[in-house]
Amino acid sequence: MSTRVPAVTSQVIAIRPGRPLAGAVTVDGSKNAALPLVAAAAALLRPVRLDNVPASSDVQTLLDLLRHAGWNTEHPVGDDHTVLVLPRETAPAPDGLGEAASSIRASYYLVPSLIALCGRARLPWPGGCRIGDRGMEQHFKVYEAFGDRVRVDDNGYAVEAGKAVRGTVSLVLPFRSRGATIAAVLRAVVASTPLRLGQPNLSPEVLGVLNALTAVGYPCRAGDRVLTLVPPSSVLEEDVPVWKVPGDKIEAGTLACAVAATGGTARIDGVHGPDVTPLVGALHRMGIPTTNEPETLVIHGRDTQPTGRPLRAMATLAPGGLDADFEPPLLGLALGFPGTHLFSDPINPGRHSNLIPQLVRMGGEITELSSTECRFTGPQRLTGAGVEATDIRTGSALMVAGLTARGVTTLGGVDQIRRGHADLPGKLLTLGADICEVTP
Ligand SMILES: CC(=O)N[C@H]1[C@@H](OP(=O)(O)OP(=O)(O)OC[C@H]2O[C@@H](n3ccc(=O)[nH]c3=O)[C@H](O)[C@@H]2O)O[C@H](CO)[C@@H](O)[C@@H]1O
Ligand SMILES: C=C(OP(=O)(O)O)C(=O)O
Repeated sequence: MSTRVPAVTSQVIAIRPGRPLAGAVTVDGSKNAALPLVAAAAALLRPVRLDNVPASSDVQTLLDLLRHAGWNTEHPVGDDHTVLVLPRETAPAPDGLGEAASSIRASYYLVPSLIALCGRARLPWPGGCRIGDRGMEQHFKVYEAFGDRVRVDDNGYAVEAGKAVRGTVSLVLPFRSRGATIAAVLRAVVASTPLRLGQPNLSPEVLGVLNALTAVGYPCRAGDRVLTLVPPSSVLEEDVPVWKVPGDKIEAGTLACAVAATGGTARIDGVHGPDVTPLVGALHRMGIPTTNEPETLVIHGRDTQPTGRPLRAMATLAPGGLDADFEPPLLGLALGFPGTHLFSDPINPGRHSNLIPQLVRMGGEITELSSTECRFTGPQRLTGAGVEATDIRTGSALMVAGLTARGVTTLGGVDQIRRGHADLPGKLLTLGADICEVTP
C-alpha cells in the first residue's frame, strides 16, 4: 500500500512506525523548572550559577529578556548549559520588554526581579501555549498583598512597588496556581519579608525554587496547607551559589510513553524518580512494567501485559497528582491499549480542543464528554496524517501517536515543540524511531 505524504510548505517532522524503541537517552534540564530558577537567580541581585540549563527556546527567550532588562549572563565557552546570571553594576531601567515577553507564558516570573531592580515592572500579557484562557489575577492579588499597585490595560500590566510592608505577608490562594505561588515566593525574597502562603502549589518546579533559596539561607517550609519563607538572618555572600536545573520530568514521561507505545524497552536517564511517579502509576495500570530508580526510569515495554483496566487520567494541581503536561502524551499512548479510558484536563481548558480533533484526523474514535473531558475505548490503530503541534504537549502526543500509526505522520509546528524541548525528535531518533525533520 502506498501512503500519500502531504505537501510540505514549512519545516515538519515526519514519523513512520518502525521497530520497538530501545537503548538509552538522557533528558535535558526541565523548561518549567529552569524558568522560575532563572527568575529566582535574577531576583537575588547577586551572581548565581545555573547548571543543566536546557536549550529550549522559551528558556533562551527568558534569558534574552533578562539581558534586555539589565542583567548579564555568562557561560563557559562551549557549554551553553551552564549560565551565570549577574546584575550589572549600573542597570538601565527596562523599557517595555515587548514582543519576546508576549511570546512566552513565563515572562510573568520577571515581575519580582524587575521590582528589585527598579521598583516597577511593565510587561505585555504573557503568551505561551494557547490552551484556553490563562489568567493572571492571582498574581495580581499576590502583588497587592505586598502593597504593590497593579494596573492593567489591553496591552499588558504594570506592577509598581508601594510602601514597604511590615511583618509577615499572609495570603491564601483560591487554587494551587504554580505561577502565583512562585510570584509570592520571589516577591517575598525581593521585599525581604516573611511569607505565609495558604494553599500553595507544591509541584517539583516550586519545590526546586524553595530548595535553591534554602541553599542561599532562606528558611522555607512547604506543607500541604501552608508554605512559609523567612528572609535570611545573615547574608551568605562568599561563594557564588550553584543551582542545578532538574531533569525534565515531562520529557522523560513523553519518552516513556513513546517507548511503551512501540513495545520497546529503554532507559531514560537524568530524571528524578519521584517526579514521574504519577505517570508511572498510569503505565502500571495499563500493564507496562517499569523500574523507577533515583535518576533513571526504565520502561520494559517488551514485557507488557495489557490489563484492559480502565485508566482515569485526571490532570490536577493537587500535590502528588498528575501534572497537566503529562496528560497529552499519555493519551497518545492509551489509545493503543485495551480498556475504556477517561482523560481530563480542567486546568488548561483549551488543550483537548487542540489535540483531540487531530487524533480524530488520524482515525481516532474519541468521545468528548465536555471541553475538558473525553472517553475512548482501545486498542485503536491510527493512520498517519498531516497534523500540527498547536502547543508543546499536543506536539508530544502526536509524536507518540505517529510512532505506531499506519503510514507517515507529518507534524507541523516544530517551533512549538522547540519551545519546550531542545530536541525531542533527536532523542526519539537515538532510541531508534523512524523520524526525520523535513525542510522544504
Ligand atoms: C511555564 C509553566 O510552568 N507553565 C506551566 C504552568 O502554567 P500556568 O502558569 O498556566 O499554571 P498555574 O498553575 O499558575 O495556573 C493553572 C491554571 O489557572 C489559571 N490561572 C493561573 C493564575 C491566575 O492568576 N489565574 C488563572 O486563571 C491558568 O491560566 C491555568 O489555566 O502550570 C500548568 C499547570 O500545571 C502547566 O500546564 C504549564 O506547563
Ligand atoms: C503549557 C506549557 O507551557 P507554557 O505555560 O510556557 O505555555 C507547557 O510547558 O506545556
